[in-house]
Amino acid sequence: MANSKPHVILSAAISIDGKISTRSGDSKLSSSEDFIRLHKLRSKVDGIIVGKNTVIKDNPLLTVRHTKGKNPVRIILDSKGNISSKSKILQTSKQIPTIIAVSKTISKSNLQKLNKFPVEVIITGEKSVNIKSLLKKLSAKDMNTLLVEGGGTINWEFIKQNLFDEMIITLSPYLIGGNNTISLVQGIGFDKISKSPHLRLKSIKRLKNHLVLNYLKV
Ligand SMILES: NC(=O)C1=CN([C@@H]2O[C@H](COP(=O)(O)OP(=O)(O)OC[C@H]3O[C@@H](n4cnc5c(N)ncnc54)[C@H](O)[C@@H]3O)[C@@H](O)[C@H]2O)C=CC1
Ligand SMILES: Nc1nc(O)c(N)c(N[C@@H]2O[C@H](COP(=O)(O)O)[C@@H](O)[C@H]2O)n1
Repeated sequence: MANSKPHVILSAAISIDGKISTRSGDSKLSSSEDFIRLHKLRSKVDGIIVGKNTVIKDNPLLTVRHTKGKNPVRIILDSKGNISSKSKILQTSKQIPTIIAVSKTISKSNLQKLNKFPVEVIITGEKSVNIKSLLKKLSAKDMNTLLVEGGGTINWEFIKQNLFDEMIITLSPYLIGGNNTISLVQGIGFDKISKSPHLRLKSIKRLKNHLVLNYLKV
């Protein structure tokens, strides 16, 4: 029988000051060795989740390319179904299984746009995608391990709702700065440290000047 909630790993590369992108949208913080590590991890999970802004800013493929292995299912959280028909995600949906999770706020025209592609559209949630219910639906499809690859707003939602189990963060040797640049965790944030999830450091791996930190939620 499928678990009611998949094992959820939050994954990102951050600068020393905790940013995941520069003000112009440059987010390539990992080294070539770290991208190989990331792609090995991708090949072992059932699905990769990202938020709409990450698709708009990065135009990612979310595939396994730097190692051999199977592509996980790509799951995009896009409440209003706004991602572009020209995005690599939709353009490659014939070859790579793709789920677009939307909420009831999606317009007819955006639903029609998505339905022109061979993607599965999951409608859940009133305003935003209901992540908890989505995870249950993914679990029912036998998707037991999910990698959340950002961005900061989606990371906050998983943390706030206590829906993650593990974090794998690459600390990259850069300083980005900026009052308005995107951090690993966006949203309103916790008002007290006591409200933060408690994490146990499971391992540290050094890849030259990059450190890969693996935390488990206590
Ligand atoms: N360095 C790294 O490892 C990574 C960097 N990034 C960077 O992060 C940036 C994007 O991050 P953000 O702007 O924070 O956006 P995001 O990628 O977290 O997407 C947020 C959007 O998701 C949609 N959404 C759907 N359901 C939602 C829900 N239940 N709750 C909240 N939002 C929901 C909303 O439209 C919301 O605006 C990009 O610049 C990207 O390059 C993203 C991933 C990894
Ligand atoms: N772990 C990690 N390190 C970085 O340096 C990154 N920029 C990201 N970004 C995530 O990977 C997506 C890009 O994937 P593709 O190379 O297009 O397959 C990007 O959209 C982020 O989710 N992650």
